[in-house]
Amino acid sequence: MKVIRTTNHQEMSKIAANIILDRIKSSSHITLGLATGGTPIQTYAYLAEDYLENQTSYQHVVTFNLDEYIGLPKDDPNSYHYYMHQHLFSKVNIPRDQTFIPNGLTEDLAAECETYEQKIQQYNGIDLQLLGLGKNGHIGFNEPGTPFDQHTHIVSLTRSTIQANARFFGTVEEVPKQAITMGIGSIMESKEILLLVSGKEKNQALNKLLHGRIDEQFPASILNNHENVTIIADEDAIMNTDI
Ligand SMILES: O=P(O)(O)OC[C@H]1O[C@](O)(CO)[C@@H](O)[C@@H]1O
Repeated sequence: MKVIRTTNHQEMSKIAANIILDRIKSSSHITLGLATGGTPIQTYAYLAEDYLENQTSYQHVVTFNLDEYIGLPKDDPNSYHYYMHQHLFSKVNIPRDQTFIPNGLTEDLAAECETYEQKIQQYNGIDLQLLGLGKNGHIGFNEPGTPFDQHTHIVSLTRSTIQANARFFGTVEEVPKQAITMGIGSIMESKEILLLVSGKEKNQALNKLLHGRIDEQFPASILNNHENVTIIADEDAIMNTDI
């Protein structure tokens, strides 16, 4: 894995945005895998800024989001549908029918998982997958213990993830307990992966990713087996790691 060390969150986000823009501009058709959470917000802001300044076109871009909570309506401010609209889709010229996010409100969740995975295949897989890193090593919503070969599936969120994400909700009780997520198998099939890691609270997780063993109890560890991963990490996240 290649590691790009940055001085702060802004620089990490700028470099990530520039890599995404480079891939968008250098292809006639591209499928992006997108992440949510706090980490990529500034990256999306830079993409929006670039669109205002340079009108980089997203007409040829297709996106698949990693995950969505089960039970939140699309217009709930904490849903990832809302998040993506707010931070990116409403800011660039991407055709809305080229943006895919799991539907966490459907009655047949198992069918939704299967269809989502098939749709990714129809677009020949993900060209560039953006990822954040959970404190417990989760990627997407793949919690510790998730089999490495699993594709899109339903997960029960761990206490640690619910607590970490409670900052976006009013109370811990309001955080949904389940989600649909692309699996680690789906993520590993991406042609290129960009992992963003920012802040002191990710320090231990980054250390474990870089120096620990590959273990289903630490989902991100599998990225060591992917041949095209770039980690962009800021100083706080890198502190005390042996890079
Ligand atoms: O960027 P954050 O908010 O620290 O979250 C890290 C990861 O956790 C998730 O928010 C899921 O809990 C992912 O979407 C994200 O990549």
